[in-house]
Amino acid sequence: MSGRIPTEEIMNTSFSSTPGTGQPIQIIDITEDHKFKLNENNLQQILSHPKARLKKVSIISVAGAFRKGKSFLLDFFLRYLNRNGREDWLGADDEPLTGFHWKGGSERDTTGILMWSEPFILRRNDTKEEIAVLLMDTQGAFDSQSTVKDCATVFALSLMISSIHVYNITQNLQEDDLQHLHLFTEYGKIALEDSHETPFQRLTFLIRDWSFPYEYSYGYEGGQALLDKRFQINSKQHQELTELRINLKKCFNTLNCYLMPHPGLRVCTSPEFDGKLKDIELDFKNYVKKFVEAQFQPNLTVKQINGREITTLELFEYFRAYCRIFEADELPEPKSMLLATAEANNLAAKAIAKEFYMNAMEQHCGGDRPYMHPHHLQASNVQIMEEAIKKFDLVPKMGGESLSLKYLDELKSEMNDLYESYVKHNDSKNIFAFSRTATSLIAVMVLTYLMSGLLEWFWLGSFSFLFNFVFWTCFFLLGAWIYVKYSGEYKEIGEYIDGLADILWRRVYQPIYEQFVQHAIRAMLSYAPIQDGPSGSNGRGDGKKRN
Ligand SMILES: Nc1nc2c(ncn2[C@@H]2O[C@H](COP(=O)(O)OP(=O)(O)OP(=O)(O)O)[C@@H](O)[C@H]2O)c(=O)[nH]1
Ligand SMILES: [Mg+2]
Repeated sequence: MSGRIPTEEIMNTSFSSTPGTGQPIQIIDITEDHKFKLNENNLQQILSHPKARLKKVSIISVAGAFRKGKSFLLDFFLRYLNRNGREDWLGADDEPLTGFHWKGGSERDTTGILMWSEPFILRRNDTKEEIAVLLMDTQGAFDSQSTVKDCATVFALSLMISSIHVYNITQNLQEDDLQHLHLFTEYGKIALEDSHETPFQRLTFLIRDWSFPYEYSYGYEGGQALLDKRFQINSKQHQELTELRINLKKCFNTLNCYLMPHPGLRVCTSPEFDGKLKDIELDFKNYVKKFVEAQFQPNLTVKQINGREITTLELFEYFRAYCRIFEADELPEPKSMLLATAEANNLAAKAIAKEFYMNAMEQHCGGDRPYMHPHHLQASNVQIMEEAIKKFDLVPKMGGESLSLKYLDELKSEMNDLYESYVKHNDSKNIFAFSRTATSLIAVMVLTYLMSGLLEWFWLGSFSFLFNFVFWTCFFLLGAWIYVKYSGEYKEIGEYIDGLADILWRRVYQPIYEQFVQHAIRAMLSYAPIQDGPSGSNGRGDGKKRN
């Protein structure tokens, strides 16, 4: 079921992050031979950031043709997030715009896909839940060095991964802009059949340098009117175009359009322009402010897959799965995109269950926990494993039961492997238990030896036979135990002797020891001398003898 939050319940988004210093980090490289390489370490570093670990995510990406101000726009998002969305977040007039690298000129700048190193933590007002917001910059399409497949892949990856996809376009919304979305509508169609959940969240056509405000006004209102016009269906239209429009609407929770004014000539023609607000037209500043704010108000758009809001942990699996299928020489078929999503869906469920298992086991028998009796450890393992499997089952999964069974088996076998290492770790903590067998047996030997000597002394030698028998039994048991530990053979005999010593320890020595210590403490408390400190206190509060 969808964990979507009803919009009417959501008030304003509130911030809990402190402005920090991040940097753009390359997460996908495109090699010279046009291969896509996911930089897992960099991605992991961002997603496992202590602030964002296991939090749900909202990912904003900007994609479109090259040299159209995508990185420039993302730097306004950064300003907003770094300044906690306060009223004057746009900044001073003479402040250069920094963050994701942007530049003027005609040659492409951004390559591959980059993400801001620091996730921003924003809080939803209704549930008070903290959400990790991530910003993603992409390589521009249609530059002279990229193949058609490179461009389509960058666009596809950013759309599949993000919860808010800003499709950066200049001047007008044309038919070819819609055609680029054909692959996703095809994917969306089969994903919808499989899961009945809307596959994508928000797609915003951002039209830069809009020059016809007298026809359609700037901002969302004019944008919506333009979008309605472009999405009109009529009988003369080719069926393909009609289907594209119908399917596009079905595939996104929100499909909207924003018309942005021109930023002024200094912005696009001056080589000295460094992003200072004073060089930007007032209209652009006002509308960029409204646009950025609108992405976080009135609610955050959390990334959903298969109707479920996903966490940073799950996002990693989706990233990996999508990169794997887009690595091939051809663009993947919508069907294999769905299979990749279903596999990542199962992998994410497995990751959630495994994370739960490891956390729970750490709490029971982790590094800072004392030694646990093997029976107790096994019982805890069975219970925690059952709960982990329930967690796996609870995640709605695509791809049917047979696919999910495969991942469930993998989960079980990985948990079993982990359990073995927990057992070993637990055993290694048991130095005391290791020496306990020897201590217990030697103590019995000393005791029986003394007793038999004492009986001889009192002319009761015939009874000393009994103690001699126990003495020699313990002697042989100790010998056998040392042999087993030294040689590693006959482990069962060793375990049997350990078990006997354990019973002896718990039933005889431990109670005696505890009694003795308790008596000793009580005796010390009763007879401790009263100290006359400066305040007359003996450190026990009343300075009197305790009963
Ligand atoms: N005309 C126009 N230019 C803009 C706008 N926003 C930014 N620019 C300018 O566009 C140029 C390119 O900006 P970038 O942000 O580097 O563009 P990009 O789309 O990231 O370019 P690539 O990384 O090469 O794909 C800069 O000189 C900006 O000043 C806009 O809305 N309209
Ligand atoms: Mg760029």
